[in-house]
Amino acid sequence: MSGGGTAAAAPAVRRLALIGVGLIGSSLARAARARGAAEVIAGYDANPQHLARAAELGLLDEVAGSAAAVAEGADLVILCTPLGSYAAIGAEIAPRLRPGTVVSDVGSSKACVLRDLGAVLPDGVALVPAHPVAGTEQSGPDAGFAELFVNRWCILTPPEDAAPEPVALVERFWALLGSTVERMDPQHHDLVLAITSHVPHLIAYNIVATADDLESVTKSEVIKYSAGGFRDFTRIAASDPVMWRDVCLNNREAVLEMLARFTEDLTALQRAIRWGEGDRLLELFTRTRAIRRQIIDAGQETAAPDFGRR
Ligand SMILES: NC(=O)c1ccc[n+]([C@@H]2O[C@H](COP(=O)([O-])OP(=O)(O)OC[C@H]3O[C@@H](n4cnc5c(N)ncnc54)[C@H](O)[C@@H]3O)[C@@H](O)[C@H]2O)c1
Ligand SMILES: O=C(O)C(=O)C[C@]1(C(=O)O)C=C[C@@H](O)C=C1
Repeated sequence: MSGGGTAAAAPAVRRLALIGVGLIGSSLARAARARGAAEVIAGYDANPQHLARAAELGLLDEVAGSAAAVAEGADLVILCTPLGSYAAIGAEIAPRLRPGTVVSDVGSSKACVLRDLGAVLPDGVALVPAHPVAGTEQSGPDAGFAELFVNRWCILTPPEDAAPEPVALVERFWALLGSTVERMDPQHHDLVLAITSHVPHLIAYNIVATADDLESVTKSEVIKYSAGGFRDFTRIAASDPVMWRDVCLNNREAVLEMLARFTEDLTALQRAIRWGEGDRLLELFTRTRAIRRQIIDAGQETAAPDFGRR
């Protein structure tokens, strides 16, 4: 494990290519510049307005006209786009990558990255997938900020046979941005993140939609009188629709497994309420309150579930 919050002494990479300059891509550009983690930052985005805005904000040294063009000559290429775009981007950039290039990403699900990119990258190009466990419900280049990754986990899921040098380069890059870097098996990553991030988002999307349905059915004032708890859910439920569609479809098995567990536990909770089992309710609510306290005591940013290190 490595980590820290100090500025870089020497750049981790000479030429950094960012494909996608939305929330995460623009935060990477800002952080890499602020901490001197790359000598040259080049960017491309399929949305011309996002690309123009990133340039206007001064986040990029070079603006490219395609994913293939930005990847050409780069030392480190990072995909910062929704997971559903990876296969097409991989196929487009593969012929233009020179040997020695390291390809990485920031996607929220990891087994699919080896599936979609691993198959198309040429010999001599290393794939080191990464997931910064840091974000917000906002999207686009204006939403990014340089400190997003400081004291947050960044999980690397390199293939078992990955050479040490490219993995060390990506590890050093994220450490320079202030992240605490862990390595993990991709399947294990997807299972852990399904319960800590993906299912919580689905719960938020669902509760907000249910309340909205009730509003139209009963003409009640669900939204008007929404209390703090519901409002917290609406923040998460405002997260990017394309990103979350792709997370669900690309971590299907783990999400369905965790949703099934969640549904079972919810049914048990329903029974306890129906049968007036106050002791069960007290026991559950006391246990979960203690978990929240543990997370706060550990410092929210660095508290994490027991990630099985390999
Ligand atoms: N938002 C978060 O909290 C968060 C946190 C960690 C990781 N991630 C991951 O980061 C990635 C990007 O998410 P984001 O929050 O930055 O989303 P975003 O919508 O803010 O940015 C994505 C950008 O990619 C561009 N794009 C889409 N398809 C493209 C393509 N084919 N070629 C080039 N550009 C394309 C979009 O125009 C947009 O500017 C996702 O894979 C997501 O899973 C997100
Ligand atoms: O804080 C938020 O708004 C987030 O949703 C960030 C969050 C998360 O679930 O923790 C969302 C998806 C990412 O892959 C990583 C981080």
